[in-house]
Amino acid sequence: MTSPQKIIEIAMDDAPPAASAIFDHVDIALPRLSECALLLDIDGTLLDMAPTPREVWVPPDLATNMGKLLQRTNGAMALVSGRSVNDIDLIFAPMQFPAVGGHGAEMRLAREVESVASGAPPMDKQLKRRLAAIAKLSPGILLEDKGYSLALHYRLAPHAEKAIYDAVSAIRADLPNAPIEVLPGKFVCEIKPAGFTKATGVIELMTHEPFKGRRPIFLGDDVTDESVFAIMPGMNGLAFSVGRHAQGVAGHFAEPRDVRAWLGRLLIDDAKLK
Ligand SMILES: O=P(O)(O)OC[C@H]1O[C@H](O[C@H]2O[C@H](CO)[C@@H](O)[C@H](O)[C@H]2O)[C@H](O)[C@@H](O)[C@@H]1O
Repeated sequence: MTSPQKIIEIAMDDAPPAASAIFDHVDIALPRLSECALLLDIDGTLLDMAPTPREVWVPPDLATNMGKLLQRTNGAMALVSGRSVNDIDLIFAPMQFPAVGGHGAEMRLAREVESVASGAPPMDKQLKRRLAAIAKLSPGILLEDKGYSLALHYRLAPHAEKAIYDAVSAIRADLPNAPIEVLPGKFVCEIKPAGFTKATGVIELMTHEPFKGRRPIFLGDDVTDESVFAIMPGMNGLAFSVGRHAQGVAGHFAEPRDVRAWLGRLLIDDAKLK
């Protein structure tokens, strides 16, 4: 029988170098899938980055494996994303998964059930209009309205980064008491209500069945994932970063395709443990 410890070693040994997951601690014991809660960030972790949010592509193998992982964890696999749950559903359609969406603003415990909001009110409409006007600074700045928050994407207009942040700062200076915060991401500046993060979402998720009592394993890539990296040790969890070695993680993957290969190996290796 393969030991849990072997799971990572096998994933490393068998994968071709270009697709290998790079871990700096190879002796990490992963629990059986039936004992862990798999928590997966989307953009830059499961999926390759795309020029615009709508252009991401879900490889069919990944969708199939995610369906299997959901089964093998008995429902304890969730997407933890800055995207809204509605957006997540559109990307993975026709599949649905449990999810923490909108950086913790929303949560859905199981597929085909309604999502529950964190209690944060939708962003003030007038404020949203002021922020939206920042997109006029340059062609290529894309607005993403998530209801609770507004994201200004500048991947297609990288020269506009400073101007965007300056404009956001000016609006915030005008509204010093507005309970909002600025969340920088990958070529995106997001303005959201304060008071919830991916970490608060994960903490809440882990109090509910089937997640409760399991060992969380979180994979993420971005600044916005650092709040979850930070809480994993206190939850007896493991965190892995993608594309860089983030502080406090147990190991890291080079690219999303390595994460996808690793998830496939997890299924194979866990089946061998039966
Ligand atoms: O928390 P995540 O699931 O990683 O989502 C983070 C943000 O992802 C999306 O934006 C990013 O990905 C786009 C597609 O690759 C890319 O074009 C953009 O530049 C990135 O910032 C999504 O649109 C955001 O809502 C998420 O917060």
